Amino acid sequence: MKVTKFFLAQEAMKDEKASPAVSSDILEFFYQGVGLNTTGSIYVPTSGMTPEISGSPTEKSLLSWAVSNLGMDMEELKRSCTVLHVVAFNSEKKRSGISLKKKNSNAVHVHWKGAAEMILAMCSSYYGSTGVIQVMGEGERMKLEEIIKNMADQSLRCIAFAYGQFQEEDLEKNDGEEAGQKLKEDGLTLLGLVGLKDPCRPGVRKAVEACKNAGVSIKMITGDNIFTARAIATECGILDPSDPNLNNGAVVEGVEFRNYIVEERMEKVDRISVMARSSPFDKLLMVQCLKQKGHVVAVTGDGTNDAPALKEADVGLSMGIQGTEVAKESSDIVILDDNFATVVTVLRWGRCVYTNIQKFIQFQLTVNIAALVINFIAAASAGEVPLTTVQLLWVNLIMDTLGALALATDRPTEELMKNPPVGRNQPLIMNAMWRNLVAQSLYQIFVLLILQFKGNVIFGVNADVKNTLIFNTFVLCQVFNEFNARKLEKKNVFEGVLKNKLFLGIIGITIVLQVVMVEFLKKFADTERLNWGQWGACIGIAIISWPIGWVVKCIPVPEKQLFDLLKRRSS
Ligand SMILES: Nc1ncnc2c1ncn2[C@@H]1O[C@H](COP(=O)(O)OP(=O)(O)OP(=O)(O)O)[C@@H](O)[C@H]1O
Ligand SMILES: [Ca+2]
Repeated sequence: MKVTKFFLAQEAMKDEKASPAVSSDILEFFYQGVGLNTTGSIYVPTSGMTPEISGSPTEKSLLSWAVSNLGMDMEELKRSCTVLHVVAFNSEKKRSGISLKKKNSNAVHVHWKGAAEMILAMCSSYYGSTGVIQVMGEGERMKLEEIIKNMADQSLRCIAFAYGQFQEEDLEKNDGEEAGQKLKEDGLTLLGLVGLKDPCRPGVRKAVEACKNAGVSIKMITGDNIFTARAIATECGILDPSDPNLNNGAVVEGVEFRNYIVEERMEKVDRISVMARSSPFDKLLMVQCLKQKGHVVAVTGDGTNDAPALKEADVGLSMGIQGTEVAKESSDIVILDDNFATVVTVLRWGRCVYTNIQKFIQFQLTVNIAALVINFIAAASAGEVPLTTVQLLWVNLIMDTLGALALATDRPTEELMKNPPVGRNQPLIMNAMWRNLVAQSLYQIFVLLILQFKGNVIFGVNADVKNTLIFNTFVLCQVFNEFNARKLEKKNVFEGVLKNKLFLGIIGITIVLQVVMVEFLKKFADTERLNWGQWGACIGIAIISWPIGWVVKCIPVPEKQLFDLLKRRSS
């Protein structure tokens, strides 16, 4: 953030410096108003070196402007004044104030600085550059408001300084309170205005667009005034100037939003893209309202005033460098590099993990349904099961451990960022997954039951070899189906498979172990050796799960959830 505009009354100062005509009194008031009414600090390591300035971005930029453009000497200033009372900046009022006394003088100086239109409302006069106080008539006030609006339209944050000088006795008389306990809030004199530029950081525009493409709607909630907010939102792509909705509730002020009746707020909240001049409560209210409507809400923030909203949101993301401790404590994720673009990374990986879990579940259910049905039918009809305990344990081992590893290591794809987000009430197992897994299980059950009952005849082998054929076919079906599980909806299941070395490795290991089980572990696994022809048959049967997977994905599934449809029908 940087000061890029400086106005003394209605007069723009060149290069944000006070012109030589400006009286030294006014300059001194500025020193006090910037240098003492602040939460930032200046540290000069040794005289002559560039000072180190710390504080919030706004404070930092104001202090460095006062030092470099107005020639403020912080040491000197602190020596000459005693601060009596401080009103800290808060997000509700958007201003901070102090009262101070100069050494050897009884006059109490009151300084306010804050959001320009709010400070302007406290003033009834203004300083001309020569140091003469002039009354602020309606005309002057309107001109000043115009200046503020112009700055805001250029996406500048506008801060005003107000000043008042009182005698200690006056203050006591007027307010009945001790001088300095309460700062005068009206009848002040406007010192000047500055405009601070906080340029849209590189990458933000792209990140906003990526979020929008991913079906995430972005809302900007800021303490800035409505014109600044609108200009910044347009700059970073949150508002689209060609959008016909732009003047139809896309931009609101915090007070307006706060004062809607509940139904009105619920109805309008979706259309809002920018909320300006918002208080911490407005931010919270927005999150609550969106959650009530069933949206999943993520909030990013850095300040203490964002903490309630960060806490309330489903996902709170705070900034690691600029963020306050309170914000970080209230959030779920801390973005270490303070970069909004990281939100897109979070989104992409979140979606990747979610789909990987879905893939694994679909794969697991297929294995389990098939094994269960075959063993049950065989046991019920013939009194013995084709898959022995050791074999089932082996299946579990390769399918749970290795299968999970293979499917969970798929990296995020671009596709993920083109789909709409998963809703709060959407079930983990989508209709498409049911379709895939039912088709695959049915196929496996079908061929394995044929092998169970007709295997001896077809292959001309004894019962032991037949059981090994069933076991081998079953495992190979899972191996091939693991490829199918890589994509839930896309037909090309091999896309990017060569890049996922771990997946290929696991498939390789599974196949090697299976060969060992069948060919060499007769005692342990109750298997019989198979000849080339029988291996070919097993592979041939198993590989059919690929075309089946492809064909099944051509069948459209209803958008509505299966269980909703069933419920509706039965009621
Ligand atoms: N240190 C400050 N002193 C005086 N006024 C300030 C200061 N910081 C901000 N303001 C005023 O308050 C407004 C911002 O208020 P607030 O901090 O509640 O909003 P915010 O959205 O959290 O802003 P930020 O962009 O700083 O995070 C600014 O537009 C500015 O006018
Ligand atoms: Ca903030």
